[in-house]
Amino acid sequence: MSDPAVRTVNLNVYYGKEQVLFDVNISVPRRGIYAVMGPSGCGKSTLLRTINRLIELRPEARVKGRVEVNGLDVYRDLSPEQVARMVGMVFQTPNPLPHLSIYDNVALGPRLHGLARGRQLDAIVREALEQAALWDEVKDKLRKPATTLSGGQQQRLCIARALALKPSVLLMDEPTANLDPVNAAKIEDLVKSLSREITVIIVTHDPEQALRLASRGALLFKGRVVREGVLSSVITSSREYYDILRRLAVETPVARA
Ligand SMILES: Nc1ncnc2c1ncn2[C@@H]1O[C@H](COP(=O)(O)OP(=O)(O)OP(=O)(O)O)[C@@H](O)[C@H]1O
Repeated sequence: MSDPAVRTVNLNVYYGKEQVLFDVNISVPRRGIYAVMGPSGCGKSTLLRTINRLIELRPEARVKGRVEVNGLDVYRDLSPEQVARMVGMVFQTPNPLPHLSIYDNVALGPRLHGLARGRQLDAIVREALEQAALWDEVKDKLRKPATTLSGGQQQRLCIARALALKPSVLLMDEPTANLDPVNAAKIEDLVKSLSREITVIIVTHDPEQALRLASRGALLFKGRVVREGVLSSVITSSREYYDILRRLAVETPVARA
């Protein structure tokens, strides 16, 4: 693939002596939604955290191989701050900073990076909340604590917080796992509309969600990519997904470093 948004080359990740990713090679095109699938513990979150260097917060973690974002090696060509600006992240559990207001949660990134103040910052906050489909619900209570929002609204606030830095890539680690179906559907619609402008990599346990959203993806099993590429070459139905996992569970011995 020419000019991917994200590419990993022979990526190996270890926690202490335990290897959890083995020669992972994925290519994620610009814009669109890329699904990272696989059973619990196969390394999906580790892969996301390796892309944005969050893995470095774990002193026992070691990364070998290459991760590129927009053609730049994130470990050699970029500082952690530059990576944080280019690659946003949203987690499974909505995690707004509870002591900060709705406004201050979204303004946090631009302030930390010294990007804007005053009216300029107001405009960035508004745009991010609009992009996250939350502006109309919060415009009259921007100074209220983020914790006054519902779970679904808090997750959209976290998306707005990530968008405020205008990332070109958004990593989403099971962003709907803790939401009811109505709020989950809102997040899915939002992800679809965001993916017209930015690249979204979404980790999901749910093959139906991958089939609804993604055009490409990877299936991981015990730290290895077993299928990768256009979604129809990875899975075509949830039944096929579970069949593949069942077969792999029988065939694959426990991977050892
Ligand atoms: N800090 C750590 N130290 C040692 N092992 C770890 C650490 N964090 C994760 N692991 C192990 O690494 C493997 C991959 O974990 P990871 O969280 O990336 O998987 P996952 O596919 O995202 O799982 P889930 O779907 O349950 O969130 C698992 O075996 C996990 O137990």
